[in-house]
Amino acid sequence: MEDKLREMLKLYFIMGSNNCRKDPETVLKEAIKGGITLFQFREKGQGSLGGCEKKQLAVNLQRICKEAGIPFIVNDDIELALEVDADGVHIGQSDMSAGEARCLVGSKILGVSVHTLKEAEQAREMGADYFGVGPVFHTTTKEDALPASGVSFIRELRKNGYSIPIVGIGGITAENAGDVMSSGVDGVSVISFISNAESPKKAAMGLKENIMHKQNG
Ligand SMILES: Cc1ncsc1CCOP(=O)(O)O
Ligand SMILES: C=C1C=NC(C(F)(F)F)=NC1=N
Ligand SMILES: [Mg+2]
Repeated sequence: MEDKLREMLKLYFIMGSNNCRKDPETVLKEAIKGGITLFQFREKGQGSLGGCEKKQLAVNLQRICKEAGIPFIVNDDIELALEVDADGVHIGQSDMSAGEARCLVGSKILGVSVHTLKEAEQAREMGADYFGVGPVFHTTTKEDALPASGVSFIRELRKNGYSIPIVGIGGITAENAGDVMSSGVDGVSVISFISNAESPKKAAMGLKENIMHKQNG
């Protein structure tokens, strides 16, 4: 399972309706053609959908992923994830504890955002399947993002013996993705470089090229 997950995390596209120029379905289809390996539905922040509209969009995007054999992850909203039988959830520190999440999602994929060794230890003890670490570079996509820390915390986690799958996130583009991969992550996670692109397909292809021959180890 773990190696399968490492492969999945290579090019991890995250998107919500408010990250897109075109309609989300089209953006996702193009990103899939461009070679993304995992998708996270993150409907959050200014202008994002709620309630029934959010659920309908989740179902639509999940169907597109299913048809392409791409696993579908839901951010924050565990209830929605269970309702649509998603492949997994991603939670941050301000959401519920990883222990509580693991109890609710059972054997589904559980991703946790971690920013300190303490958070990493807690998340690992409670059964996280992968860590999201960032922001690596400056980002304006997440309104309450912490300051960018480069790849230092990624290296620190590996130095402290964390071999768990890790994905870097925050301000990642085709031009800097290779450097992130060399830092010891298993993959990169991207929102705006793909979701805002003129051609999400080309953006994903550009990222894919740079991460495939730059992975560490
Ligand atoms: C969700 C999230 N978590 C840390 S940075 C970030 C936003 C990443 O968006 P982008 O790839 O557009 O910088
Ligand atoms: C805040 C987040 C941090 N990391 C990730 C992921 F890339 F999936 F690990 N997703 C998020 N929503
Ligand atoms: Mg969250």
